[in-house]
Amino acid sequence: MHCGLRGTPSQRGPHLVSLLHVQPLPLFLDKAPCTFAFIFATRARIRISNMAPILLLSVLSVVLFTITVLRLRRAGARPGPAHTLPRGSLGWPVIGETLEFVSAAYSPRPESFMNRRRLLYGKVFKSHLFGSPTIVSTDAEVSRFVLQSDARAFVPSYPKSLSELMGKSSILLINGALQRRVHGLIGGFFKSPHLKSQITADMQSYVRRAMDSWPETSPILIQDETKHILVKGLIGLEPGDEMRFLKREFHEFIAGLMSLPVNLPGTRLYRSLKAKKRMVMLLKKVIEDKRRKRSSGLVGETPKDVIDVLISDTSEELTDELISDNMIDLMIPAEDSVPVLITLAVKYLSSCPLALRQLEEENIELKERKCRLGQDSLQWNDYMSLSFTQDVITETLRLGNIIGGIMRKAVRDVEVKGHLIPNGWCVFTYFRSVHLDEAMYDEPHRFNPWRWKEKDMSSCSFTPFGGGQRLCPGLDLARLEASIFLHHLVTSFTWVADDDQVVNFPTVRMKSGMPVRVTRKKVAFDRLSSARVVS
Ligand code: HEM
Repeated sequence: MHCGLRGTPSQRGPHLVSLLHVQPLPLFLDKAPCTFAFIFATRARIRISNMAPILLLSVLSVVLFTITVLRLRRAGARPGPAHTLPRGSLGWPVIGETLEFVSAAYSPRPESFMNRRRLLYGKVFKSHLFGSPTIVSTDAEVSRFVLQSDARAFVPSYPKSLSELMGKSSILLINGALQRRVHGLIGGFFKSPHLKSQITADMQSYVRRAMDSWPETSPILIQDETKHILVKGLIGLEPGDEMRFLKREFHEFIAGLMSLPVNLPGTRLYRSLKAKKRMVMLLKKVIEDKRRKRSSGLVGETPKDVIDVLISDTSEELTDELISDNMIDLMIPAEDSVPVLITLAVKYLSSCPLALRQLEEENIELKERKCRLGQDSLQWNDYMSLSFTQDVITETLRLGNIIGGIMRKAVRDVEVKGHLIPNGWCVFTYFRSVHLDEAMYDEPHRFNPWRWKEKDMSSCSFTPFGGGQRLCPGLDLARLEASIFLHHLVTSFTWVADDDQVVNFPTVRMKSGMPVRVTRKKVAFDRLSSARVVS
């Protein structure tokens, strides 16, 4: 594979990328809200069959087309002799192919937009999405190259409303040394053996407490029940008023991530920004309390949660503002991506009894073994060593495509595998097409956890957590949390799932939150007699 930056040395090193825990819906609207509204209004008027609007539309189209062409030229759309712009279509002036993309994204097969173009143009093609000329990559090698390149080649590209809500010091938006530092601190926290054991114990007790209160008489919503499990490990808050306040404000905040980028009183974005302000105030208070206790020696130096890790960094770059912004960033995957992962696993298992039985056997076997040893709680490694459970999670990540792809913007002309990605263009590394490619996975739409017995998870055709220096630092934590939930679910309950549907856009989720009716198992684990007792 020939990969390199145009006019510079090749950049293959382990370099950076950035995440989309949400997908880039309103970017187009950010850039041209008025034009968007205008085009629809104009089309409606044509149906009234009046020549004046038709003329107006024609003139407008020519103007828009010219603007687009000029923008593309400015963006460096002309390929140099050795590098060719991938084939494809830029679609309509300004709106490009956004409408086709979005309409496919709302369907059960969002990848159909890509599949049609793959057949016509190949795995890498050009398009115009969300207001930007875009190279779409459904080629695993090209996507890996993009994700491994650093900010000298590509920077994260997010919708304006999302960037505004995240704040400029969010890890999702910062680049270079500061991003590496924050990434390293967060990743390091989730790797420390002491913290791994504490976070496992915290999550375990939260899950048990929650499950103890599940009613058998009415359905529970798995998508809701899987939230809040991680908050203590991130922020250190115990259940109580502050935790309730944070959950409420977070709910208000997250609703704005997919909103129109209009920040006026009463708009969605405005309300979300206000909610974020209130969350930041609470987090700053938590940070101040922690700093005070540390300096007065009331607590030890050993960090107990992610805030502790970030405040113990000695560099002055990690201000309270930056720490609060990043704590809110971490709450998004914790409160959204991981719950969706668990919910999808429950959905897939509900319709695959064979996998459910094997999962149950593996988990009951572990629980019995631990009971015989007199151990009530499991450790991080116990969960992670459940090989079939891990395969179920891996397969859920492949099939569910919680993060369908990642958007970057080229900050210079980049050439990869013979394709030119011009300066100023976006590049959309679309994992979903790779994860559902039958050349890579037999019967790709079938939930088949057994495929992972043989398959290599570390190949570039499996990237649910991205790659490069922005590889998700919470990937093990996500697996751990899913394992803890599934372990307690299958060892304590049987369930019947109501009908529900996966929605893929703007974020992946279950339409009705995945209602299930649970029944407690009549099996108890008697620690003293080391035997399984039917009560
Ligand atoms: C199923 C669950 C999850 C999925 C599918 C997921 C996916 C991803 C992906 C694809 C990226 C790369 C983004 C990019 O290259 O721009 C990423 C980055 C990130 N993830 Fe996750 N993630 C999950 C859970 C978590 C959890 C539990 C945490 C921590 C609490 C977390 C924290 C982060 C952070 C901080 C980044 C940004 C890293 C950086 O830009 O340096 N994620 N995630």
